[in-house]
Amino acid sequence: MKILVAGRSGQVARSLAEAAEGRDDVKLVCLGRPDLDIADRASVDAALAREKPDVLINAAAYTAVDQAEQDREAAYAGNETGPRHLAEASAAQGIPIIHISTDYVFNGEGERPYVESDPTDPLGVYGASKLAGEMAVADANPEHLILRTAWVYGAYGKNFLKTMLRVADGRDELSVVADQSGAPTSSHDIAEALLKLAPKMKDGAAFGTYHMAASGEGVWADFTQAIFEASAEAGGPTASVTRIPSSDYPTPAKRPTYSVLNSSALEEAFGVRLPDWREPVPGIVRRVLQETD
Ligand SMILES: NC(=O)C1=CN([C@@H]2O[C@H](COP(=O)(O)OP(=O)(O)OC[C@H]3O[C@@H](n4cnc5c(N)ncnc54)[C@H](OP(=O)(O)O)[C@@H]3O)[C@@H](O)[C@H]2O)C=CC1
Ligand SMILES: Cc1cn([C@H]2C[C@H](O)[C@@H](COP(=O)(O)OP(=O)(O)O[C@H]3O[C@@H](C)C(=O)[C@@H](O)[C@H]3O)O2)c(=O)[nH]c1=O
Repeated sequence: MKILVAGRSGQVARSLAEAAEGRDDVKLVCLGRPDLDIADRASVDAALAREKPDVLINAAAYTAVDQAEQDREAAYAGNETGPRHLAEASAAQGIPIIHISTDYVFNGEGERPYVESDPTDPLGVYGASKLAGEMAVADANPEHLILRTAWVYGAYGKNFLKTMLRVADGRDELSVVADQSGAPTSSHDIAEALLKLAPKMKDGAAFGTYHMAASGEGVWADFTQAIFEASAEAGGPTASVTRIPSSDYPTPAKRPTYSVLNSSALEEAFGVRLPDWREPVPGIVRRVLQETD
């Protein structure tokens, strides 16, 4: 089957390209700017007409959470207008769409893992623009999967794991928030899951919105400690982690205190489940230490 991926240089897009490499059952084409600008409808129409995929995956987004607070227009262009264009254009050509969204659509006041039917209430512009994108996709193309994931990191692009390894190089101590809970999710596990889901996007599929994050939960400080344990084992940089409240790490955008996602509906509908968040950490740390991106 042929899959068109909107986005080329991001974490998930590059992980998808890697996961599809050498597979003869999947032809995957990743298009990013300037060849495909999802905020430009004509560019989207042209890419779909040219590529004629069986499934469209949207891995493009505006992901700068703090910058979004002052860059509202760009955030909505990437996260609402772009997804709407993709969904309208794919619907017009009878192509199902898989769109990726975020745990930041919730306000974080929950006390048990969020299910899909829980009310959304984003705290910042990034989350609000992603929620607007979810609505646009659901309205425009009935054959959609909207997958909310969380705390994405991997070997490619910019992410928290890479930041921690970089900052630890030359520092003995790092202060990291210990009162925001979630599940760090590997972009490589997301890519493998997307390749399992894409062939299931057929007539009668259980289209809709699902959570798709790693199992288990932790706080950013736990994630940092897991990164440094793995790094120490691999001979990489490490630092001691001071656990701090969010109030000691002020940021322009407020993050949800609790954004753990219950991903069991996806498993029930499609048989896809991501591993515990701790599992992929050592392998990705080793890759990052070995590779220059
Ligand atoms: N990162 C995370 O922690 C999380 C991400 N998500 C969601 O997962 C998805 C993938 O995220 P991730 O891979 O981390 O994102 P990245 O920030 O790594 O990559 C996003 C990509 O989108 C591209 N892009 C932005 N605007 C456009 C546009 N108008 N046209 C074409 N391409 C565009 C960027 O291109 P360029 O390089 O040109 O700027 C970039 O390559 C997104 O929907 C995101 O919201 C969900 C939860 C957590
Ligand atoms: C770098 C750093 C961050 N932090 C805190 C800030 C913040 O509260 C938390 C997370 O840091 P970041 O700002 O890197 O992560 P953030 O950009 O909030 O990550 C989010 O990105 C978007 C795209 C999503 O969709 C979310 O699921 C989530 O992954 O860690 C520290 O406590 N110490 C540090 O040294």
